[in-house]
Formats: sequence, structure tokens, C-alpha cells
Amino acid sequence: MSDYSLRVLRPDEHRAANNLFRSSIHVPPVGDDWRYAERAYQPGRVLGAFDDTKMIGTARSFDAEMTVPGGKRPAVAAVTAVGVRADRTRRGVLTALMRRQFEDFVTRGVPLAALYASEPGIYGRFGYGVATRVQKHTVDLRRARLRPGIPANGEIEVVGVDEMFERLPGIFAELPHTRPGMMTRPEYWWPGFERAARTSPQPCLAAIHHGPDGPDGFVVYTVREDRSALEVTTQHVANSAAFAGLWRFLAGVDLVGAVEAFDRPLDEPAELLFTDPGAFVSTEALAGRLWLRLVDVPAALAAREYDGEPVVLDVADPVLEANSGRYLVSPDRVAVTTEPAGLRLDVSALAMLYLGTWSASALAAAGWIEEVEPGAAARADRLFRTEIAAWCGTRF
Ligand SMILES: CC(=O)SCCNC(=O)CCNC(=O)[C@H](O)C(C)(C)COP(=O)(O)OP(=O)(O)OC[C@H]1O[C@@H](n2cnc3c(N)ncnc32)[C@H](O)[C@@H]1OP(=O)(O)O
Repeated sequence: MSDYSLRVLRPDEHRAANNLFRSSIHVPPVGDDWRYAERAYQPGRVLGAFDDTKMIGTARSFDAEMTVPGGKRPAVAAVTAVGVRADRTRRGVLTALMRRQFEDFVTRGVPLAALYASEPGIYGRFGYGVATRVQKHTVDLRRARLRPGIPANGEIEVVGVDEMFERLPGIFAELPHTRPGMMTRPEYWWPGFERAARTSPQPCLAAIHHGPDGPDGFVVYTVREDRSALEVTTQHVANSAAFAGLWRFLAGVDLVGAVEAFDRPLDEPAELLFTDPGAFVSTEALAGRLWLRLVDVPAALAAREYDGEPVVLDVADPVLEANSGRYLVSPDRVAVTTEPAGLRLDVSALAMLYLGTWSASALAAAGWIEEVEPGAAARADRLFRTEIAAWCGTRF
């Protein structure tokens, strides 16, 4: 291992950390748009690794909350902007940064951490697991027709980029979290979104749906320069009328050939809004998945709700050893136990199970989980199942 040290960066070092990260993902140093990016750096949550006096690695997080099955919103550390100088990789710098972050999360009592990975091979070793799946809808507007009877009870208002940032944070904060995995968007999240919108080569617009009780949904979108498609980057709704109303608006925008909506929940019924489901509306799985880490396994397990018969999980966590152990999980309680294990699994597989995205049986069939007691996987299927697909909907 080479000689380096880690510390929390001062705010006047955040720009250098941002440039190090940008260099690691092969984009030029930050320019005028630092005025947005700067506000995304939460003081005290930005780490730097130093080789003598040179910064060689960085990772940051911001504080948010994530909805878990049952509706509670425990704290989540949203990890992002991780990078190591190209001439200092594969010497354990990322490993040290990850460990330091976990120490901080444990000290502050944050039970969950989450991130979007640049490459799938990096974060499993640190106990993160893929906890949501998403899809993309493509609607061929020249041929798809909306069903006449789809719900409608609101008005659409289109706003430009200035108004978007005055109004969307307040609207988003009031929308219900209808799905496990949804996150709050704190003040350190919005600047990244604002930067993307303001520096977009094509105009970025928001359509807000106003229902009987006020704003109850919105989409953010751009139209490609060749008008071949309108791209929806964000859509959040409180109810089915807002969902249908926004799609009615999108399907009626002039001069564009298609609507492409990215990062949508896996069970979202967009195609059912059209007369011929599946004909001119296609969906495809996308890789924009959230990686989750149960930093405090007993606290995270206790935060969500369950249904069905108890199961004993034997969890291995080589990175945060205090999590390793056997847990009785039941609708009434979660407790450390000495009872024999029903299922044996790594903490990263537990993250895959936690929001209900994969069933225990599927994870066992693919070798992520070992079924020690026959029947335990079927019981865990019911325990961890959710009525609605998990979805985050917030990129960071
Ligand atoms: C949440 C986000 O911000 S995602 C963005 C992540 N950043 C990037 O992709 C930028 C470009 N890449 C980098 O900056 C670096 O290569 C990093 C951050 C991915 C890895 O940093 P390093 O300091 O090289 O990682 P470190 O030396 O601690 O490696 C730990 C282990 O992960 C493995 N690993 C590191 N990078 C990768 C990768 N891209 N794919 C697969 N395995 C990897 C290493 O081989 C090592 O394995 P081992 O423990 O079996 O020996």
C-alpha cells in the first residue's frame, strides 16, 4: 500500500475535489458552472485522500432520507463524486475512502447509504447491492393514440428554467413518496439538477400538473435538436390522474416524433394509457439502478414493515463486522437471535432483498442467498414482498 492520508476537506478545497472527480471520469475541469456545483458540496461530507500534499482521491455524500417499505423515511447518505487520480488507482485509495465514509455514517447513526455506480464491478465488495430496477418507455407519437377514457382532472402549466428552480423544490417536497426507494431532495441535491438544466444545449422545460388540490405532479423534459424525440428526464406524480394528465400533455406536444421517458418504475403502466398496448409503445430495461448499503443492519431491518411468517437471516458483513450475525425478521419484531439460520447471505444480497426488488427465491436460485432451512426462501418471499415496485427516481 502506498503512503497516503485521508481527511474531510475544507470548503475552499471542494473545487479541487470536483476537478479531480471530473478528471477521473474524463471531463474537463469545471468552469463557470462551478457556481451551481459548489452548492452541491455539503460541508463536512467531502473527503480527500492525499499523497504528500497532492489530492489523489475524493468521495462525497449528502444527507437525505429514503422511504422504505411501510413508509418510514430513515436517513440515507447519498454517495457520489467518487474518483481516484488515474496514476494512483488500484492501491486501495477507494477502499480507504469507502471505509472512512462508513465510519462517519456509523458515528452519525445513518442506517443506509446509496449510490449510482459508474461501473457494476466496483461497489459490491463494499456491501452495496442493486436495490431497484428501472425501464424506459418509448412512445411513437405518429402512431400511438391515447385511450379516450384515461383519467383527467387537471391543468398543465409549462415553465422555463428560472421558474423551474423556484417552484419544483417546493412541489417535490409536498408530493407523497408512493414507492419504497424514493428519496428526499435536500438543498445539496438541487444544484446538480439546476446545472444540468441550465447548461443543456436544448431548452429544458417543466410541465406541472395542477389537480383539484394544487400541484400534484411534474415532468422535466427537453426536445432533441432534430425533434425526433422529446426526452423526459424526470416525472413525479401523486396520483393516477396526474400521471395520465402529464402523459396526455406529452403525447400532444407538436412537431416531435416520439416521447422517451427514462428511469421509470418497473411496474409503471404507461402503455395502458394507449389504445393498443405494446403496439407503438415499447419498454426496455435500463441500467440506471440504485445501489443500496445497509450500514446499520438491525436498524435498517427494523425500519421497514413485513408480512407473513418469521425467517432467521444469517448475515455476513466483512466490511462492517458489527452487522454480521443472525436476525429474526418477522412482522412483529426484528431481533438478534441464536436460533438456527433459515437463509445465509452477504450484506450486499440483503440490500437486493430489502426494498422488495428481488424475491429471496430468485436470489437463492441465482446463488446470492443460501437456503439453509427448506421453505425459508418462500417465507422470505412473502416477508419482503412489496405491493408496488421500488424506485428511487432521483439521480445523484
Ligand atoms: C458513486 C460514484 O461516484 S461512481 C463513480 C466512480 N468513479 C469512477 O468511475 C472514476 C474512474 N475510476 C476511478 O476513479 C477509480 O478507478 C475507482 C474510484 C473506481 C477505484 O479506485 P481505486 O483506488 O483504484 O480502488 P481500490 O484500489 O481501492 O480498489 C478496490 C478493489 O476494487 C477493484 N476495482 C477498482 N475499480 C474497479 C472497477 N472500475 N471495476 C472493477 N473493479 C474495480 C480493485 O481491483 C480492487 O479489487 P481487490 O480488492 O480485489 O484488489
